[in-house]
Amino acid sequence: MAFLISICDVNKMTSDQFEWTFGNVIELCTDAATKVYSKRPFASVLDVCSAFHEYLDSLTVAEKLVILKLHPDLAGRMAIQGELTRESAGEQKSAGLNDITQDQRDTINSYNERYKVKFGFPFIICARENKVQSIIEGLNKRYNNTSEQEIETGINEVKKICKLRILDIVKND
Ligand SMILES: NC(=O)N[C@H]1NC(=O)NC1=O
Repeated sequence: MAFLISICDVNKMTSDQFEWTFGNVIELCTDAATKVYSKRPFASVLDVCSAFHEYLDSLTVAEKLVILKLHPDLAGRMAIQGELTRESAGEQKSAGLNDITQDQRDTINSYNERYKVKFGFPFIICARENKVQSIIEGLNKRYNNTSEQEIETGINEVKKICKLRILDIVKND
């Protein structure tokens, strides 16, 4: 995003403006923005990030599973059909997932399926902090974890994605 807003502007927003602006910093989870709005005023952009992270930490395991399931697969059907959110599309592109070989796509898709069969939610990784190879390695390695470990790791990745999305909206000064 070219134009970043100031923390003062954030603190002056109505709840509708806040939900519209921050409604997808956690993928498809406007409830987060609704809850975080009540934490105003924020001292800085990092304070906004902390409020969203605290929202995630406050959730029950069942609620965390709902959040994880709202995420699209990396390099999956939705990506091919152009059905991703603007944010997710940009992140997948930045990891190089728009420019993979058919072999790489087949590998990612089969690892994604295997992961979903084991855990019941999609494999989540902060695409902007990774490239195709590290995503494939992560898919392979994290498959061996327990469900508890993967719920925690998945939510930690959602926190990284969330922070980068907020930094695309609010000036860091
Ligand atoms: N599955 C998955 O990790 N999806 C997410 N990762 C990311 O950086 N953006 C997403 O939508």
